[in-house]
Amino acid sequence: MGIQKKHGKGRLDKWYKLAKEKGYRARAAFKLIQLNKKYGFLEKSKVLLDLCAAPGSWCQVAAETMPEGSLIVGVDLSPIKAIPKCITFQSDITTDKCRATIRQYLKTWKADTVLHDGAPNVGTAWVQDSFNQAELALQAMKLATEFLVEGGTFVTKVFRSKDYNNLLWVFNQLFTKVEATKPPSSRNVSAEIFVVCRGFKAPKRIDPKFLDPRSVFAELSDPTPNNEAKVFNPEVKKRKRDGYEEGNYTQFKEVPASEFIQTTDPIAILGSLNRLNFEQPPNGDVALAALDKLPETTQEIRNCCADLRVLGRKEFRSLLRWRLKVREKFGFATKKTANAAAAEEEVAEVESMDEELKIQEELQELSEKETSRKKRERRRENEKKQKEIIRMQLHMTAPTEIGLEQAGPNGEGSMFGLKAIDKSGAVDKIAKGKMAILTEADARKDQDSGFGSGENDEESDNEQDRLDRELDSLYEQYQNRKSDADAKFRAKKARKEHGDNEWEGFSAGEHDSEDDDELEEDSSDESSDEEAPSKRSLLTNLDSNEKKSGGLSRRAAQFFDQDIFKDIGGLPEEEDEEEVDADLDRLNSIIQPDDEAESKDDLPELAEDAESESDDDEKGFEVVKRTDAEKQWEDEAPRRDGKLDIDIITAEAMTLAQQIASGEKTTRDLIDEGFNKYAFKDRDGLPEWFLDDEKRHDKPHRPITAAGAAAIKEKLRALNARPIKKVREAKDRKKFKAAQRLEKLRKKSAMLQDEEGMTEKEKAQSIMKLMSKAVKKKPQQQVKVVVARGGNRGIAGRPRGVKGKYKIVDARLKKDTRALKRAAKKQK
Ligand SMILES: C[S@@+](CC[C@H](N)C(=O)[O-])C[C@H]1O[C@@H](n2cnc3c(N)ncnc32)[C@H](O)[C@@H]1O
Repeated sequence: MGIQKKHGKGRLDKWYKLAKEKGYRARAAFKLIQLNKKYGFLEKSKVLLDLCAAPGSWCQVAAETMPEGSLIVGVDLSPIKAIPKCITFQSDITTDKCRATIRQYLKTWKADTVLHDGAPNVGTAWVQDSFNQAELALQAMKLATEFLVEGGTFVTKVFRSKDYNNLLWVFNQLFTKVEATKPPSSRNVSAEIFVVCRGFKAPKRIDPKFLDPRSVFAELSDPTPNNEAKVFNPEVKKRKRDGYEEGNYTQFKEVPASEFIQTTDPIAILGSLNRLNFEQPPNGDVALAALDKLPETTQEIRNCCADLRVLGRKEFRSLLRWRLKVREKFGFATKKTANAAAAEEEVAEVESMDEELKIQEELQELSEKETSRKKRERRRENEKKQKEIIRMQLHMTAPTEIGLEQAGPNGEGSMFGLKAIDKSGAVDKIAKGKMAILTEADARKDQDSGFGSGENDEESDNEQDRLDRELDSLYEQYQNRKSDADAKFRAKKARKEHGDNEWEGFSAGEHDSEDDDELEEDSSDESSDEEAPSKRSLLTNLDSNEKKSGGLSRRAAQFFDQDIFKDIGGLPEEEDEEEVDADLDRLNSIIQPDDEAESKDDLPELAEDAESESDDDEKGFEVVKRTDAEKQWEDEAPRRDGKLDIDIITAEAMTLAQQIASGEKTTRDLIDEGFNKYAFKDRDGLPEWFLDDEKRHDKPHRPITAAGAAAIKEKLRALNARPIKKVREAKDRKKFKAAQRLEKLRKKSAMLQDEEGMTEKEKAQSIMKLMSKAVKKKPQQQVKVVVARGGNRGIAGRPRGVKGKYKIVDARLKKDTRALKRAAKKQK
């Protein structure tokens, strides 16, 4: 890659190259070409005036585009090399001489188009330096008004400065259409813009103010600069979007420090100047000399005065204080006698400024602190939410966290805050979260008994309840989301629901009735249940469907709720119960075939559904709840065909089976083991999410033996050895092909049978032939091994002289394999 030359502003761009190629004197030619393409004024013009035309590329374009025999006059401060079909001369467009020369060339004609692409030659020795671009454009327009025909076009370049709008305003007074545009060839970095003014109104008399730069730009120019802003808030740097300050060519401004002391507008000095100096003028300045010697004029003050542009609020304040002190010393205050009112006013004003400065500062500090605090909080919250989302996506979020983090202690601003919904439709959710009900009931009891009736307690209880309810409903949402996404989970949930219904047979009733009582109490106190659904307009209660479904998933239940299934009766519930009982009996007999003496009550896990609690009490046994593994085991066993399909697939189960089979463990041992911490877990009042979480992690660990593990391993190996789907498919394909061949054979032999010219023997022989041909297996082609050496080394295709299947082998590999074999033999 060649090294690129650096050029100022990257001038040598594609327009530059194009201009060179086409023979234009400047890349600016393309600006006119593009402007003309858009507005098409050149083709319509017969007389054109090009102001500031050097080096002449616009004249070149005009000469090319305008009709034959057109008059093109170009003028510039710089000399312009002669251009065919163009008259050019050197002059300053702001002078009368220039106007006279133009008149000379145009004679009585009027220009159809006046172009102006002038830019002041800043930095040269020309007097025109003082004219800024806007003024130059105004001068150009002045000439245009003199020479343009009615309806003519004036195209001018302007820079986006504060005078830009003033200029546009003037253009709009004199032309019917004024449009500002930036042709593509104009560099983006350049502030230049082209204004195309069409339809010159050619008024008989133009107000001279329109064409006087002083009135045009002074009238609408910016009022006094905002020095207060610079001094009070110097840290906030205002970007200059309106170009450079016009007429402000002196960048560095300084005044004697004494002037700052004497002035009535110290802010203006601090805001607009660069330095306060202590240098004595040639004739000497007593005030300045005194100021220089004052002890108040510390080194720090001097440093501050040395560069006002770098000062902050603090430094400005110290300068203002210093000024006040010096003024007092200088006796400006005693001037009151001579100029009392004015001095007082002035001093007062300055003092108030100082005070104001302080107050403003404090206010600003406070507001800054407040905004930064808010920002911090917002950022923290966003980060938290972001983390939560990521964790949820990674399935890392425990339901506890969802609730706590999302709702937070206040829960108001939380993304999934259910406060609003909760207010209206939380009845069902409360029913699910038993803890909430209990807490409410407890709270009521406490209130009645006079305990905890303080407002704070009540509030915190309510808050607690609300949090619990929100947690419950969030957990439910989480489960729904999971079940929507995960079919396995759906199936498991459906199974669980089915199981729960069975288990809750008698206890569920109790709960229900309890809950009902609770709700009845509620209804008498607060609102009736009937009102709840209307309030719950936002929530569709899908749970009721689940209850109806009898173990089906919600979707399945909704599907079977359709009218067409109405008349189809399912299995009557009683039948189900009977069947369950029968299954239980069978199970009992299988598990304890020779120990019939032991009653059903001896197996608490099996008896719990059949017997009521009171019965158990009578017989002196306590009912032990089934563990989840046992429940699952029961659920998975298909019972309808009367056979129990017990498949031992875990090492734990295999160990247990082996122990039972070898007599290592008896039924009594199993029963004894059943009385463990898992059997007597108090689950009442615990929220569902907690129970689910416990279920997942707090499981009994059953011991496994090496023999049990080995047996399971063996079983799995056998399972894996069974033909997999693809093998089965291949076999089926083979069978299908054989059947096809057979069919073909059958058809052929049928045809032979019908053949009239053949004897029966011949027919039989031909059929036998066909059959033996069909049965005959094609001899397997031998694979020829070709060693990649000599001519065969590194060849890509088939080796020469080899037919049929072949395999190219590496000589080295062959040798290595042989060597390995030899070594293995030796070791033996
Ligand atoms: C960008 S150049 C014009 C390029 C020209 N349009 C072309 O196509 O070649 C700007 C010109 O404005 C001229 N100019 C600036 N002030 C002027 C003035 N007061 N009178 C005449 N020409 C002026 C400069 O001499 C300079 O040549």
